[in-house]
Amino acid sequence: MTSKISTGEHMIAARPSTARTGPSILDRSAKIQVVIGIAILVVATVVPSALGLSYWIGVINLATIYIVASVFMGLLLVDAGQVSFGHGAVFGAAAYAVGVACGMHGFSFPVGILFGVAAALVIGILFALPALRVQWFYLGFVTLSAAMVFPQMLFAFDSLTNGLNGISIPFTALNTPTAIGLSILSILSLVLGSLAILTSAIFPKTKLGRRMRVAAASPEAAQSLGISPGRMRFTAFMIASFGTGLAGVLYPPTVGFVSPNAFHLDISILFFFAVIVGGKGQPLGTIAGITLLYMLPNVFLAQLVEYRPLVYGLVAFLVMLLMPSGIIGGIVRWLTLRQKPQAMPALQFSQIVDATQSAKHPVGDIAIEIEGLRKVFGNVVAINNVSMNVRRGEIHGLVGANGSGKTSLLNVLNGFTNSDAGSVKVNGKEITSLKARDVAHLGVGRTFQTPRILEQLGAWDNVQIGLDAKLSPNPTRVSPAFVDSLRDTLGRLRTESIPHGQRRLLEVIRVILTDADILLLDEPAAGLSPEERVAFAGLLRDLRDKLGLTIVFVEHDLDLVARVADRVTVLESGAVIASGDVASVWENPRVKPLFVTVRHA
Ligand SMILES: Nc1ncnc2c1ncn2[C@@H]1O[C@H](COP(=O)(O)OP(=O)(O)OP(=O)(O)O)[C@@H](O)[C@H]1O
Repeated sequence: MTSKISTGEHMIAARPSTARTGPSILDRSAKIQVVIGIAILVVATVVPSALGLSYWIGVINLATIYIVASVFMGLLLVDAGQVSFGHGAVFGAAAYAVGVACGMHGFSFPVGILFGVAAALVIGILFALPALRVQWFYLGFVTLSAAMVFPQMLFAFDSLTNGLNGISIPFTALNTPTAIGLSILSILSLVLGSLAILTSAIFPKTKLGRRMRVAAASPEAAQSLGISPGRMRFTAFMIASFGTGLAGVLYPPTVGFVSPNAFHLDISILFFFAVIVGGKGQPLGTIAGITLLYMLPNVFLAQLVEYRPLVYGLVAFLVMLLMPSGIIGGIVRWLTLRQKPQAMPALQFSQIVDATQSAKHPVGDIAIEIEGLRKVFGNVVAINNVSMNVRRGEIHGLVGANGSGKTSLLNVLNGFTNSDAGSVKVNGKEITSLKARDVAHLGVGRTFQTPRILEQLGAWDNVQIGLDAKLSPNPTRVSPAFVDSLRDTLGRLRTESIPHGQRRLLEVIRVILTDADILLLDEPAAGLSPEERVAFAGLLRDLRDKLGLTIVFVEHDLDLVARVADRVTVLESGAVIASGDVASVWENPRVKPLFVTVRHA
């Protein structure tokens, strides 16, 4: 059944609304993986306990807590984009804190848990601080050093840690079999493992998870949505350390002993490669990774003790060679590619703006006031003493030949670039010293020359991050029916399959959803067909007339500019050579020759 929506100008057919139910938080693949993953953990825990196989009970408990640590390693690596080779130190710190508290000072296990998690968080903070400054392999090296130093520290502080002798703690009560042979420890490991698998599936679908992925994939896009990438990284380290700490505190009761040798670099490498080999971002990935990298060499091939590192390396090498997206990632990819790809239907521009909305702002105020702005890159003067203003509720075209400074100007307007001189006021507030995310909070939205539709997020998530960044609790200004229809359509699409032109439009829709009053659009119509351009001009007019938005748009298509702009500013070599209503600027003799160049740019 389809419904008719009146947009004022058109009657268009919309898909049936999914507003009441909405799409499920997990996609089908994630749901299946969670069910299989938890079922594997339950069977692997219950069967050895029921049969009284004490060796296997210990092996499974240990593998389960390694899975938990790897899940949180995955959160750090996949959701937050942080390369940490020191995750074993976080795990070890939690384990050792329990060992010292319970084994040397006689505290109860619940108190030991508190010490363990606190120790993990302290190491997490130590990792998070460099992560605020350095990224990727630089951060990898910092955390790698921490992982190498950690066992040395345990030796160095032997009066506190018992040094080489380690700490023996039997934790008999926790290991005593109860119903169907399950010990409290096995139940704790199983519950923690199941929660970790569930977390790995749900976290990317939460608002925090989406914001973390945006910050990791495109710090500029994140800042333009008011997100602080540094804060996201810090939060990721804290969450990962908390989860890993919970896994680490179960290590001493599982093994009955802690010693520095248990927390060498290889445990960090195990957690890292378990994520890569199993499949980044796949809920079942860490189970597959730990099975291949821990269970196979250490348990199934235990007799070939001297060949274990070789098996370890060989498995990792072969999986990476044959399945670059990891075992589970490879299987999911293979199954997805077998399905018929869904094409993205054309977006109906006339549907986007809620027809019931009316302009909120008086036209005529100044929204953006620029005075004597200058920006220099080395020898290049990108912005040369620019003074101009943008009235509230107007569509302002910014044109000029390639390299004339249009994008540089937008970058200063939304806080990406600090100017060298001059002032910019947005709604009367000086913004030249503000960060991009603070400018975003003032209601300035931004799209990019290369649209930031991120493959790290699902197709719908790429739009939803606009709703996440909403500045006010008011209902969205985009037609709810359109949002529902878009969610329905994008929910079934892979992000890679969205065509280039539609990506730009999705980015525009995303920024409208943030409630921004001022939109800075960088070549939003590039790649659109002539018909789409006409419709897009209608959308810009709707945004102005029905929502009262102020729009500054950079555009090479001068026909589009003429069709839609109230006023236009022309830049040449960073300087304003004409500004005013379209007709007068078009007739300006300094501008006319430039337009021939721009038309052919
Ligand atoms: N980060 C940077 N470092 C060095 N030079 C830069 C930087 N950003 C811009 N420039 C230079 O500043 C000048 C203006 O560039 P800008 O991208 O603002 O021009 P534009 O009008 O947006 O061009 P186009 O239409 O091709 O996008 C160019 O000479 C460019 O090379």
